Amino acid sequence: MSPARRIHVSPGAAHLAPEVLRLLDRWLPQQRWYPVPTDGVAHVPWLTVTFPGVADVVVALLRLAGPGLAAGDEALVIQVPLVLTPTAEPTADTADTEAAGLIGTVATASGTVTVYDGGLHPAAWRAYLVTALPDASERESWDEMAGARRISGEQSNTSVMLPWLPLDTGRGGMLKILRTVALGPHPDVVIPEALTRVGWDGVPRFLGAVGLPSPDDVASPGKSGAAEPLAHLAVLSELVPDATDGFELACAYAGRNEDFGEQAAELGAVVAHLHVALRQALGPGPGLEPAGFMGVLRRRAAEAFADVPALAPHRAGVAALFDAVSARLSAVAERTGGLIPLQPIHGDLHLGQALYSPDGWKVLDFEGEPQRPVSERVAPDLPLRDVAGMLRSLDYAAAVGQATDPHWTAHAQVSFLEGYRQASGEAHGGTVSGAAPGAPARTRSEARTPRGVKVSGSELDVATAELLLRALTVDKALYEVVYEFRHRPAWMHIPLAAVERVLSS
Ligand SMILES: Nc1ncnc2c1ncn2[C@@H]1O[C@H](COP(=O)(O)OP(=O)(O)O)[C@@H](O)[C@H]1O
Ligand SMILES: O=P(O)(O)O[C@H]1O[C@H](CO)[C@@H](O[C@H]2O[C@H](CO)[C@@H](O)[C@H](O)[C@H]2O)[C@H](O)[C@H]1O
Repeated sequence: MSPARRIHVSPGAAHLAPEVLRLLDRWLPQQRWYPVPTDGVAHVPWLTVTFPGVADVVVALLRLAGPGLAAGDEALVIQVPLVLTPTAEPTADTADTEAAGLIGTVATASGTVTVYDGGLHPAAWRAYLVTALPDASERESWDEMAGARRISGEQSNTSVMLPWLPLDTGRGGMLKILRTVALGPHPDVVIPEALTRVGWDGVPRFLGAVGLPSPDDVASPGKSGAAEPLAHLAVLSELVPDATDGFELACAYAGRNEDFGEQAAELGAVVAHLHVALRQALGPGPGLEPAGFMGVLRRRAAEAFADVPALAPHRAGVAALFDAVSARLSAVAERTGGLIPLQPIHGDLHLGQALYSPDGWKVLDFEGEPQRPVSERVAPDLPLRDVAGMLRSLDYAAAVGQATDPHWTAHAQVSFLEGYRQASGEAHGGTVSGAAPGAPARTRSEARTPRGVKVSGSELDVATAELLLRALTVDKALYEVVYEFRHRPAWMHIPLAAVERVLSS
């Protein structure tokens, strides 16, 4: 594969007039992907990116500064691609100015500038594309973006569907512009690239990425490129044709009280294969160290309790559950003398990260839980965390889809677990069995099997695996309560009820 094309990086606000920055100060906090509450946040220009031969596209990388936000290298950085034109006259690309993301028109020292959101603008999409695709030079003549459109909805990033992209498979592409830029290689690039390399087809095929050159390259532009980028800005993958969003599909089934068991079992099998492929592609992780593992669980719970007052009644229940897990992990370590192996996992797995297609389920979006620090998101972990994420998501689908059959969720969850268990068994001889935490007793005993349990290669007894799954389900539900509290308060009752259910089961 030939190297991706170079981009130009300048420090600060090069190419951006102060008036443009002031326009952004007003516009940015209104964007869905803006990552922090808005009060008192300043946007400090860090770097500016331009593309060779492309005059009108400028990418501003802005550090967020303000009360409660980290500073310096730790600061949150957002990516704001802009298309700057000297006139408000629509061009062929921008005839529909709303769809093309018009931000505003400002008078600057060098004349009037019309500013568009590059996340919605074909000129910016083209610039990212020719940078990401290794053989882009032959393709520079692409001067139209027929059928290209941004995916709308509750997205943390900006994804653009490119059905016309001329790939060997004839399938088109999906460009994802990462809105929060993290230092270091980005998991949403590294993981799909590694999975594609080992030939796992449960992920949309990785096609290329746009990386920010390393600090050396920034200091001396023109030097040959470093192996690892300072950060990633965008990723290009193959489009999954005729796909349905997994959450929408499950909600529709739930709304009709229709059996989702078959799809859930298939998804369970895909998640088991994902875990095998991740170990193969990226290698196994270290052993679980009980004190460190429990420390992280307890810290996350403490943060959730501090953020959301409605969680207060569950403080003692969560502490008791975590004490039980801690004691069990120490006993397991003592008994077996071995550590439970960790490995790379998805980290934020839910139905909205899975596409149901004629080729089966495809797993997306490997950037981890966006509310967590990157170091935490990329750390090897228990695959059971992904299992817990999907079980929670099936519960969400029942609530949002308004299933009235009281067994809909438990049946889907048990089918998912059974699919996961069977496929893991095929791959490495047995994995988690048992029931979804919080499921009604009848379903729990039906679902439980007497087999030993394997979590990524190490034999665990059923009781330990069930306890870990309960703890990880509570950990996820606490994260969700905070997420809903911040973004969708009307849905906060869904994870809150789950915390209560799992603690009392
Ligand atoms: N390769 C793809 N093929 C088809 N649709 C995709 C593809 N990648 C993403 N999508 C669609 O775009 C949506 C957003 O993608 P995702 O990676 O989850 O972004 P975000 O991090 O912003 O949530 C997905 O829910 C899915 O509907
Ligand atoms: O998809 P993202 O990476 O942006 O993930 C965040 O947003 C998700 C919602 O869009 C959120 O997921 C929660 O709601 C889903 C239903 O909308 C549900 O299926 C998930 O189980 C639930 O966790 C996710 O937690 C958050 O990180």
